[in-house]
Amino acid sequence: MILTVTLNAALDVTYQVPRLRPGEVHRVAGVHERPGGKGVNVARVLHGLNEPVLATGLVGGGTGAAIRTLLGEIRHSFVDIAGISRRTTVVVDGSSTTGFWEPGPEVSGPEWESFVAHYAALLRISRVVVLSGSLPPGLPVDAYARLIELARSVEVPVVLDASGEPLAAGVAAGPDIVKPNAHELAIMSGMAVGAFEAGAVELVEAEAVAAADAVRDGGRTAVVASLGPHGLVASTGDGRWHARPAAALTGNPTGAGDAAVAALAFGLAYRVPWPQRLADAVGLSGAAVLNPVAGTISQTDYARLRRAADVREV
Ligand SMILES: O=P(O)(O)OC[C@@]1(O)O[C@H](CO)[C@@H](O)[C@@H]1O
Repeated sequence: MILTVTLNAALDVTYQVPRLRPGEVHRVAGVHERPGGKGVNVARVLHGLNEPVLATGLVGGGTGAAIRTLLGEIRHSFVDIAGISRRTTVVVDGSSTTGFWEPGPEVSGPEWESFVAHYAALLRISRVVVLSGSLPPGLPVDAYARLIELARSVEVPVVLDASGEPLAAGVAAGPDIVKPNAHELAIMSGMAVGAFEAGAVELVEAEAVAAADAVRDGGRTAVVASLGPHGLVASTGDGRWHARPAAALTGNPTGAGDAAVAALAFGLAYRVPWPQRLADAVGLSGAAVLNPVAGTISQTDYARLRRAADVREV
């Protein structure tokens, strides 16, 4: 099975309002609650594809209990902490998506050690591990690096999707795939933030591929960067690709990166060739954008967008 790790699990709340106006009172037209945090979203997408998956991480308090309950049929095995799991709130108004991310609960040293022991046991029954999302307060910056080293010591391949210092420390530990977004790719490669977000597609592609190459630096870690409407660029030991959706999509992009990570983890587990793996990622992330609730996809949208994806070796 594929193991997903969410150290800062969240209760994701999506508010739908006709129009978001800062400074005004809003009557909320619709409220959706889902268990979230990036790894949980990855688990939900894989479960929807009938892929055996187990979600683990840290949860606590009433929100932690709600996360467990709302996971429903998705297999999970979280470690309890004394702190209260966070909520993230997304306000969707038809033309924009605005997010409010709580920092998450403080995690103590003994709680972290008990998670590491739990994770080491779960690795024995995992074929791939996905490490995703922010670290809650109290965890060391090298938390992902330690989990990657443990996975590598028992030859379980790793996909890492994080940001900031935990990402940099994690990449140094040599995961099999890292999935930065455009912002993180710019920071890691030393390029200007925003470099891959506007301009002619050829220019975006050339700069993003150069940045992904710089992050890979000839090493073992394949770099697959998500560039929003420009799709994904991949720099791998087997070649480089740019995978794009056939047309720009509008909707809720929250969770689209997680859907792409689900495709990358699946591809790693079954050694799916890169062009097919990237077409899967474009299809799943596009399907996530089209769904108003973060981390949920329609199989019909996925199949259609996957077929239409444009994957080119560069
Ligand atoms: O704070 P993080 O862990 O980086 O991001 C958390 C989060 O906003 O990302 C997901 C969408 O990708 C949401 O389900 C989730 O709550």
